[in-house]
Amino acid sequence: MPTQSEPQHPHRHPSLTLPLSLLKMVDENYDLDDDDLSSASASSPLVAANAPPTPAPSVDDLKLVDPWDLTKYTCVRVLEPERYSSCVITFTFLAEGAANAVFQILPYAGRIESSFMFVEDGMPVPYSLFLNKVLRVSKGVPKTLSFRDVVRGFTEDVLPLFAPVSTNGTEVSYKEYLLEDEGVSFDGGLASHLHTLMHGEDCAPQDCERIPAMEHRGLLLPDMTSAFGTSLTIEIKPKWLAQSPTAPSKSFKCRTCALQARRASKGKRQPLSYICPFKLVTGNAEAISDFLRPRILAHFKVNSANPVVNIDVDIEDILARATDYLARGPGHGLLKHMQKLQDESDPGGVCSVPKRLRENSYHCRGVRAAMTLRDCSMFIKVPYRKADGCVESKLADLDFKSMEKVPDWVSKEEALWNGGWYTNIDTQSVCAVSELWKETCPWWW
Ligand SMILES: O=P(O)(O)O[C@@H]1[C@@H](OP(=O)(O)O)[C@H](OP(=O)(O)O)[C@H](O)[C@H](OP(=O)(O)O)[C@H]1OP(=O)(O)O
Ligand SMILES: Nc1ncnc2c1ncn2[C@@H]1O[C@H](COP(=O)(O)OP(=O)(O)OP(=O)(O)O)[C@@H](O)[C@H]1O
Repeated sequence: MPTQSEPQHPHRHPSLTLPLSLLKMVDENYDLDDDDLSSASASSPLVAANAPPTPAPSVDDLKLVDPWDLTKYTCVRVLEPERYSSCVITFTFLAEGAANAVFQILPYAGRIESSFMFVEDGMPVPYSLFLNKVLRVSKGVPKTLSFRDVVRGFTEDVLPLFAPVSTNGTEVSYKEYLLEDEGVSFDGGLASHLHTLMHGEDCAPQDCERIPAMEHRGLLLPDMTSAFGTSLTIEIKPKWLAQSPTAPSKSFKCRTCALQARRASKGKRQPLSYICPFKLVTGNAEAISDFLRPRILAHFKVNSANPVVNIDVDIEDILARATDYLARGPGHGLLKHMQKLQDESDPGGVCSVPKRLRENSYHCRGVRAAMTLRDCSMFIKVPYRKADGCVESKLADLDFKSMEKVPDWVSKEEALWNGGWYTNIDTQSVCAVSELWKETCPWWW
């Protein structure tokens, strides 16, 4: 068990701290290796009944276990799927980001080589518990966070930001907007299976060798994808909800719009539709609706060949409910909270961290927290029909930004300054800051 001074995992099982030396033979139906064994307990039915008694773990044994590497489940290959028919699952590749790959979990589909199951304390777990979840695994790309760093950063640095706060005697909590996660460990067999699902069977060996191996741990997260016929999910990145503290005082653009303008000038791909983050956080319903509309139409594949009249749901009603959620409803409250957190965590801005302190993780914690919140995603789930429930949202990709990113952030800010991206007059700008200037000093434009 973790000692009092060790970090606590509310969702990680204490029995997982048992050292490997306690674990014995396992049922021959499971392809378990040392990694898998790390989450089977001595009382498990996977352990042979006639196994010799094992000594209790010593304090030294327990110290060897890194508590941040512990997982609730192990995922193992199943060689006799029919024997565990209520537990067997299979994976399918869903999406990837720069650092992680995401897989959906489906019931077993009849291919032995892709049949797996989750085991907790040595007991197979029914697949019904996992069908609405995804597995997110680090792709092992250099300079990205490992499983343990993600878990540690989330628990120590991100969770406290969403702890209940008391405002005028009322306690408000934003924890409900976070995705609950559970750790899973697995062996190289599943890691390479996931690799193949992502890159395809035909990945040429020399190319495959260049692609780093997936980590042997991952996080189970609620599946936020659209449920066709019932609800749609819109994924957005709220970005910088307050001005960069080191932006020039006479800026005509917010940080996100300044960076977008710089990117556009280099011919980089522009998003499907764009909203200035300040319009998002101030609840500008017209701008929010314009931003959401193409995303909702894309979900229903509305285009000239498939006009809205052919769709059996009220798209305008969906749009109105999603807009209201973000402009005035609970989504607006969440965005305001994130704006406050960004402001409070990083009052001086990335360039204000003296060079000699940039190596010191303690000094950079606030900036890193703010940068994490400035780059997270928000999943907004909108039921097709109002009667089917309320609009809900969750924040995702709250991986605590690493120290190594500090120099990148400084050089991005310097490039915006030096290139005049904050201060150039841009008559086409849709940034809320530019629009305010146009309104108050029209003669400048
Ligand atoms: O530079 P920004 O503000 O555009 O944010 C980067 C993101 O760009 P985008 O959200 O598309 O505008 C960028 O997203 P994409 O890879 O472009 O989807 C990354 O999230 C990047 O973070 P990291 O370097 O992977 O840790 C993000 O970089 P940092 O948050 O580390 O600065
Ligand atoms: N819980 C989830 N449910 C459904 N889809 C998800 C979930 N988590 C992530 N995804 C999808 O997978 C994509 C990549 O995931 P994620 O953002 O976690 O990867 P990343 O490598 O951390 O991203 P980045 O490039 O920002 O670093 C997301 O953009 C999203 O479309």
